[in-house]
Amino acid sequence: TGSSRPQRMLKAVQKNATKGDPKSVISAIDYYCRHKEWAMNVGDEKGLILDSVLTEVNPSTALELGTYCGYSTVRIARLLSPGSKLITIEFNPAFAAVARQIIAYAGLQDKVTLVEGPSGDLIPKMKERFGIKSFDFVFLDHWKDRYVPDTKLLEDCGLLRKGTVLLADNVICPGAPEYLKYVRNSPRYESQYYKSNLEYTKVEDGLEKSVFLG
Ligand SMILES: Nc1ncnc2c1ncn2CCOCCNC(=O)c1cc(-c2ccc(F)cc2)cc(O)c1O
Ligand SMILES: [Mg+2]
Repeated sequence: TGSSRPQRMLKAVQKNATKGDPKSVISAIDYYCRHKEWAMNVGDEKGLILDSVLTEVNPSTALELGTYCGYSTVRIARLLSPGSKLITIEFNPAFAAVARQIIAYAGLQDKVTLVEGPSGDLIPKMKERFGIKSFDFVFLDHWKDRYVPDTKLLEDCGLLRKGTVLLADNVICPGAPEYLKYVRNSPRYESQYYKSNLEYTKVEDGLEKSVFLG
């Protein structure tokens, strides 16, 4: 059988990026997805918003739901201070296999723990397995109908603290309407919408930043 889109993306990174240089890995993926074949990375435009929120939060512990090929994992991990950790959860083993190689190519494997499995099963195990007290930052980019149940699960497992920042991708396209209702109507969150575009297109999309108030 032929290669998959993630495998072709990995080939493009190995061909066009410099080992150990996260910026070149990000550029190689963006070039490939803009000019060769589209893929569901957060992308360069929404990526700049992700970068600015991350720089503002400067998290010691960060969680990503939905690794895919590791593009946003690399974007996040490259900005983490020494000693900070990023845990990323991916459901699809084929995606996870490519992501591990892209994260390693960027030289960021020591900052990232990639865990395979459904977020709903793994979130309750975060404390015992990884010694996490709470997360400073959460990037939601997995199944859009999992955003609400997993946010509630993070609350119930005591994994959010006063000031934890949640940043959700795709709140317009494909859309996460229940999530927007949840965080915008809850007294426990202070939310802000960052208007942007769906990766590599002119279609509207955006990121929702929500601060947990405790
Ligand atoms: N740990 C976990 N637990 C449960 N489930 C999990 C999981 N880890 C992964 N999954 C499975 C879902 O992973 C991929 C989720 N992402 C998207 O679906 C996505 C889709 C588009 C898109 C597609 C087509 C269009 F036309 C327009 C837009 C754009 C995006 O930016 C997207 O992020
Ligand atoms: Mg996305």
